[in-house]
Amino acid sequence: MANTVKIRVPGTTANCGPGFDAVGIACTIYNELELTLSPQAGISLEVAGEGAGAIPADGSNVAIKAVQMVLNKTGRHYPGIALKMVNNIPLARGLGSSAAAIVGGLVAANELTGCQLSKQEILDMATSIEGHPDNVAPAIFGGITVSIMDSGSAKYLRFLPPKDFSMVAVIPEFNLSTKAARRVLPESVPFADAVFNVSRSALLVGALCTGEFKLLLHALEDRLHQPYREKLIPGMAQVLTAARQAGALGAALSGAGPCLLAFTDGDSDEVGQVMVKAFNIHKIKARYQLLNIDRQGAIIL
Ligand SMILES: Nc1ncnc2c1ncn2[C@@H]1O[C@H](COP(=O)(O)OP(=O)(O)O)[C@@H](O)[C@H]1O
Ligand SMILES: N[C@@H](CCOP(=O)(O)O)C(=O)O
Repeated sequence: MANTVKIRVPGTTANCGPGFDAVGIACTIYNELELTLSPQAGISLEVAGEGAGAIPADGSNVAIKAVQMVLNKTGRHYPGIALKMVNNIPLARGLGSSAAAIVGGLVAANELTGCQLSKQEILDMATSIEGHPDNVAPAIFGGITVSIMDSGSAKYLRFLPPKDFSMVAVIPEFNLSTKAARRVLPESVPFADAVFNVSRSALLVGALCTGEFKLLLHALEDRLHQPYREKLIPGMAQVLTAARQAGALGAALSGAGPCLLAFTDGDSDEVGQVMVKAFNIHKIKARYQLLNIDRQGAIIL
């Protein structure tokens, strides 16, 4: 007998400036994934929206990999895997599309196989596929998460800010895979840059926890990854400056980019328009999308 479940998973913005591979926020942009497990052998995939026609229907697909990982771990044997996706999260832009696909596959397969895995186990499995915990954690738990790795297992803190802020995601038309954006990072950094980031990331978490959002201007500064990734994103520095000048609380690269994200408590449309214009000056077409914090993480529909 076939078994079906549908999951909704949020996109995420990771790093938030200085919190490289640690900080992430779940955002109100969602993918839906419907999984059917059956005794009839074969893998099938239907994709609507982002990635339609481009996402592979084999073991290289991270959602399928995630489903198979749950089946192996729980000892269940289902030769038939059918996935239907409705994707709103753009691919390879820094809004956590791969994290959403992985978490969707894991949560769906866990539900269909009798919920044998805890959320901690799902987090560890998702991290092992994605390679870092910062975007899979908020995709699972919602809200803002800070994650660390300890002996192969992710430890995390999840919280919500005491008052709301908005986010403006400016999404350029071109793709940048996280793999390519990690290749430009150095093996080591100067001690002064490490100190710069430790102080900013502590301030970032403090500002988000207490609602002291005026501190975000400095708390979103980074020297570990953004300066190296700038060469991959034409106009990046100017777009971030334009956001701040238009009244944003602060701005940073979203995940590995190329999406840029501004935090606002005022006119978000004005900030978005100014950022798009700054990209256009560098001959990059872009659009903006207003986002809020998603509080639920992955849910079963
Ligand atoms: N819905 C999806 N189903 C399967 N694989 C996906 C899906 N969305 C994204 N991916 C995979 O993840 C890759 C993008 O991941 P990545 O480079 O980390 O960028 P990001 O996660 O920031 O969008 C895509 O090229 C594709 O291989
Ligand atoms: N810490 C990672 C985050 C990647 O996030 P994504 O949404 O771009 O996949 C990195 O900066 O490499």
